[in-house]
Parts: sequence; C-alpha cells; structure tokens
Amino acid sequence: MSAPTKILIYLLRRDIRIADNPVLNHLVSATDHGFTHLLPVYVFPANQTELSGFIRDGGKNPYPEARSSVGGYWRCGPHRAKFMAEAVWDLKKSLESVGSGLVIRVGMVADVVRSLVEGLAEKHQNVGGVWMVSHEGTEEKFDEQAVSALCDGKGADFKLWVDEKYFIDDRDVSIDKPQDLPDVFTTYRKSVEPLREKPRAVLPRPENASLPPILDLSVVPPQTPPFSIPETLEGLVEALTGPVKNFLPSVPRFPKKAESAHPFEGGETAAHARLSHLIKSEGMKNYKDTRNGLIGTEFSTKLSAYLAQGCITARQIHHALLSYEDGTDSTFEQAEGYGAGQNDGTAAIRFELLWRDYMRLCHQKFKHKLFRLEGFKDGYKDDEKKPKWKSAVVEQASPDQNPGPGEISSILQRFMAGTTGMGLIDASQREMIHTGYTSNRARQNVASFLAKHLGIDWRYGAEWYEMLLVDYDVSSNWANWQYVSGVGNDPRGEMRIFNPVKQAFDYDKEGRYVRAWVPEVDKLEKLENVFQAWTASEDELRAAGLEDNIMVTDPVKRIEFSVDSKPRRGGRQLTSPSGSESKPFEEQEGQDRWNDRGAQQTSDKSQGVPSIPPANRTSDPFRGGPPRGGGFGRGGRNGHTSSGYQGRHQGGYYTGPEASTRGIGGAFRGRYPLPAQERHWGAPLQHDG
Ligand SMILES: Cc1cc2nc3c(=O)[nH]c(=O)nc-3n(C[C@H](O)[C@H](O)[C@H](O)COP(=O)(O)OP(=O)(O)OC[C@H]3O[C@@H](n4cnc5c(N)ncnc54)[C@H](O)[C@@H]3O)c2cc1C
Repeated sequence: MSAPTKILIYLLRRDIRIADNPVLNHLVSATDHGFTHLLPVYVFPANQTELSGFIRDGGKNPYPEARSSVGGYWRCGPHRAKFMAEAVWDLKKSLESVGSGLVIRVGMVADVVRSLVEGLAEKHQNVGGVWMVSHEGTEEKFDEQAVSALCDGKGADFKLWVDEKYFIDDRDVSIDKPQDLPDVFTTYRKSVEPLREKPRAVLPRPENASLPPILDLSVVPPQTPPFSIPETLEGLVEALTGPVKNFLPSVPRFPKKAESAHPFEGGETAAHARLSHLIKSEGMKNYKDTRNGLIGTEFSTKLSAYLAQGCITARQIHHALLSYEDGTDSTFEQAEGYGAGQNDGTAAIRFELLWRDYMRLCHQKFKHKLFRLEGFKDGYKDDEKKPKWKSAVVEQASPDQNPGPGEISSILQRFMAGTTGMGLIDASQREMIHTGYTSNRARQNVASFLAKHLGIDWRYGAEWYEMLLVDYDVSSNWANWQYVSGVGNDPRGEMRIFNPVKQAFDYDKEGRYVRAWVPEVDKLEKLENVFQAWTASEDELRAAGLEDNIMVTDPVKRIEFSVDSKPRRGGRQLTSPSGSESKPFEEQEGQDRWNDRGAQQTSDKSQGVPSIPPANRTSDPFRGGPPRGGGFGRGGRNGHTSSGYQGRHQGGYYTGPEASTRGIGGAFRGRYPLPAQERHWGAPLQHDG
C-alpha cells in the first residue's frame, strides 16, 4: 500500500507568478510544512468572469451571468479576459518548467475546492491544507470565508497569506490599522518617505524540482459539468472572450490611423520583458516627462495590468530600478543614468506605486463604501450640499431629475460608445473599447466628465471601466472614480473639475489623439473644432460630411472655450429641457490629483473660476426632448423598452443593428450572498478585486 498523501491545494488568484511568490518560496525553503504533494489551482470565478463559453453539449450554466450591479455590464470584458487567459497559461508553463503544474477550473471558488477535496477523498487522496493569498475585495473576502469554513468541515488547514505584490509590505506601513490611514495621500506619503528605502527584498524564483511534487493529475477530479476546460491557450481565450465580445450593439471598426497603446500579452514572462525594456529604453528615466502622453506604447510604463493580476510585484519593479540606479545589473549599462542613483523618472514611478498602495489601503479602510454612490463620506451635515446624482433608473432618480431617466440612459449610451461630441472623451472611450486601455490623463477627464459635467451616477462609469479595462483593479478603479467624482479622498472634492477642451489643447496639442480615435473629425482643420465638432462653421461641417452627425447636432455637452483670447461662442446655445437658453457654463480647470504631490507638482494651473457641483447647477447641460429609449436593449430597471440606438450616426461610426440584450440599470445586484457586515445600504453592491 502506498504511503498516505497530505496534499496542499494552493489557490492562486491575483498572484499569477512564480517569482517573488511568498507561498512558493515558503514551500521551497521550509522543511517542516509536512505536505507530500502540491496542487496549484487557478479558478476563473463565476461571479467575475462569464463562464458560458466553457459549456459544452448544450448544458445549462448553473451560475447567473457575471454582470455588474448598477449598469448590468459584463464584469470582465474581452480585453482583460484575454490578458488573464494568457497570464494563467504562462503561469502553467512556468510551474511546469520547475517540475510542477497547474490545474485550471471554473466556478465559484468554494464549489471548486469542495469538488476537488471530495473527489480526491474518493480516490483515497487526503487534502491536508488549502492556502491562498488574501485580497480586500468584498467577493474575495467572501470566497476566503467560504473556503475556510469548508476546510473546517473537511479537517484541512486553511491559511491566508499576506498579499505581497504591493510597494510597501502591509507589515511595514506607518499605520497600525486601516482606520488610521490619513485621508490625504500627501500625509500618508510623508509618513513613509523616503520611498526608496521601504520595499522588502524580493523572493527568488523556485528552482527546478524544489517544490513539493505535483499530484499525479490523473487522480485529480475533472472539471464539474456542464463546464469543460480547453486544452489550449487559444481555446481558453475563446471560452472566456466569446460570450462577452459583443458588449456594444455594434462594435465599431478599428480606426485606420489609431494604434493600441497596450498591445501587450498577459503573464509573468511578458511583465518582466516589459520591465526590462522600460529600463533599457530609458522609458523609466524619462517617465516624469512622458507620463501624461496619450499615444503609443512608450508614454507610461503599461505595467498596471501585470500588477493588477500579480504577474509582477511593485517591489520587483523597485528592485529592478535599484539595480539600474546602483549600477549592479550590467544588462542595463547602456541606459543613460546607469549607476547614477535615483533620477526624476524612477522617483516618480515609486511615487505612483505608492498611490496604488494608498488606493488599496483606502479600500481596507472604507470597505463597502468604495462602491457607494455617496462614497467614503458618512452623511452630509447640510442636506442641501448632498450631490443629486442623475440616474437612468426610475426608482433611483429623484422625482424632479432633469433630464429624466430615459434621457440619461441615452446619454450614457453615447458616453460609453464615444459619441458625446466631446473629442477627448470620445477618443478615450473608443480607445478603451478597442484596446482595453486608455491613459491616466484620459481616465481623469472621462470620470470628471461623467460625474461633474453631466452629474450622472459615477458608478456607471466605474462599472464600464471594470468591464473594459485590461488593468482593472478593484481598489485602483473604484477609489480613483470616487476621487475624481468628488466623493473620495480628493481634498478638493467637488471643486476639482477637468475642462476636457482645455485638457485636449494641453495634452493633445496637434489633435492627433482625437483625430486617430474619432476619425469622423479628422477632416476638420481647426483644433477647437476637432475637440468639439459643433463649433465648426456650417461650411466646414458640410465639407467634412458632419452636418447631420449627432455629435454636431446634439452634443451632450457644450463648453465655451476661448482660443487666443477670442471667446468661442457656438452658433448653438445650450438649451435646457424646458427650452430656455442657458448661460455659458463656466469651467474650472481640472488640476489633477498630483497637485497635492508637494515638490513633485505638475504645472497644471487653475483657471480660477468657480466650479458648479452637480447639485447646484443652474444651467443644465442637456438638451431637451422626450426620452429616446433605454439602455442597450432591455432598458433594465428604468422602465423603458429600449430600441437601442436611436440617435443618428451618419458620421459612419455605428452601422450595425440597434439591438442588444442588456439594459443600463439592469437588475443584476444581489446575486451572491455576502458576509453580514457587507450588507449595508439596502441593496448591496458586490465587487471583486
Ligand atoms: C477613473 C480612473 C480609473 C482607474 N482605474 C484603474 C484600474 O482599474 N487599475 C489600475 O491599475 N489603475 C487605474 N487607474 C489609475 C491609472 O490611470 C492607471 O494605473 C495607469 O493609467 C496605468 O497605466 P501605466 O501602468 O502605464 O501607469 P504608470 O503611469 O506607468 O504608473 C505606474 C504604476 O503606478 C500605478 N498607478 C499610477 N497611477 C495610479 C493611480 N492613480 N491609482 C492607482 N495606481 C496608480 C499603476 O499600478 C501603474 O501601473 C485609474 C485612474 C482613473 C482616473
């Protein structure tokens, strides 16, 4: 009879790497862990990734569709799904290269663990422990509790490891508990400087055959039906992306002049190749000067998606920078600044990585409040000041909401599809549709536009980003949306508004970015017209074939903007829903959050005119008219039967049928049980990491 097994299941989540991995490192270095075998498992979770593409032979999906709570969008769109498939496949190859392996499964995490533990027991294989790395996402916490309870019932040890993919390790931060986190980033930053001295050492990659042996995969229970796991990367990509590809009624063609700023593959291998390239090409050294760019692969690091999935850790980035700064890695010796210590670029990268840490610490501090419409704030002293967000859902809209939910639904469709008529916003939204990426500069403008110019429930935007971003990360996404929407940790809150026209003049100086992603406006000569097509003369519009384009005939927002001190007044004034002419809407320049970076401030300057927070607007930016229908199809909970796109798109952008299956404001909340403390404000929102 063979010796009894004591198997360790290591559930990987957002730690998709083998180097600098505390769990694997412990298994290599500890002599007393007592496990006879290791079974690394990665689960594509049913609540965060749509699993219908894994179903074979007409089976029925036992899980609800993986859709968001407010807008009913897919939780994980095609870009991140592909990136994750590549990352997981790379992990599998890496584990195999050191004599181990990876089992890929789909389902709710605890369901998968149960099926493995029980199936192995039937084959007289004993699971002695289940380990995973902790994560602050509400859903991840729920998974941790469910797996822990399951282990209790099965007599297996459960262990949660510290998530070590951050810049400063949780055990070394300047605060004792999350509640002590300062509400202003600068205060926190000062408490942990100098940043270059803070990160812990990285952990080595396991050597070949140094891990406990992998369990004979023939005894591992197969994937529970009706799902089956593809045997190739291509199959995995197709299973994950197939069901979520058509997230718009008609996904537009990739514009001829545009190119992806994020053509990168997922995975630990690709992450390190990118890091090495950034140092060798001096991208890191020049980072401070280029990070506000909009076009191409080189304007910022593009390491965010790797960091989000844990393909690379922040401290690995820091240590690679150290080896370049200290001149200890000859592969970097050709790069300018080699051996010359920290420079402006490398210091700025560390600064950004600390922002990422801070957003996560905010998540630890504020927990479910990250997903609340009113944000981190606990109650407003003066009810008058409480922003009245506009909603596409009848039940959530205030009775006097103007425009009504139907019109907001229409505006949301155009915001998401990039046909608002505001060039910078439309370019960014279309870039994200096509590539899963858009720059930080563009993200700030997009979020500010939705929340502060349009006054629409910012969570629609956050969920849209969740679906489309290749680098979606629960803390970074939701905390940044709150920050820009004025309900998070921005000390200037509602007062900071980005003027997307001025921002376009400042950061898209020749209009290349907007022209590339919004090809309809390419023929317009003047930049002011490219950035807001409605400002062009009738002759210019006719020559460009734009006279009937909805971005011209019905822009969702018009911003008066002066070029060379000459006020630009549109032929069309804003018209309130009642039909009265509105006053020009004064904008305060959107200084970005880096204003509170002390010595590292950027040169953004306020135009010094007062902003108008959503609640206090006197001039409504929307045009009137009856509701034009609901969301992408069903209209969700907004009481409308949608006819999809009803605007005119003669600009040639949308050509396909006007139908889809889901509505903005769809009722997809409350699908999975939550820990009691998370059931907080009526219908809880559940979000992942
Ligand atoms: C509305 C909005 C939503 C966002 N959603 C996400 C998200 O889901 N995931 C995400 O990783 N970032 C998010 N960001 C932050 C930032 O835009 C991206 O991290 C950055 O654009 C990614 O590109 P990069 O890797 O080239 O960044 P770089 O400029 O090269 O920065 C280096 C790294 O620092 C971190 N970082 C930089 N800026 C921020 C920031 N503001 N907050 C947190 N971390 C930061 C990222 O990990 C990034 O990879 C969001 C920002 C806004 C305004």
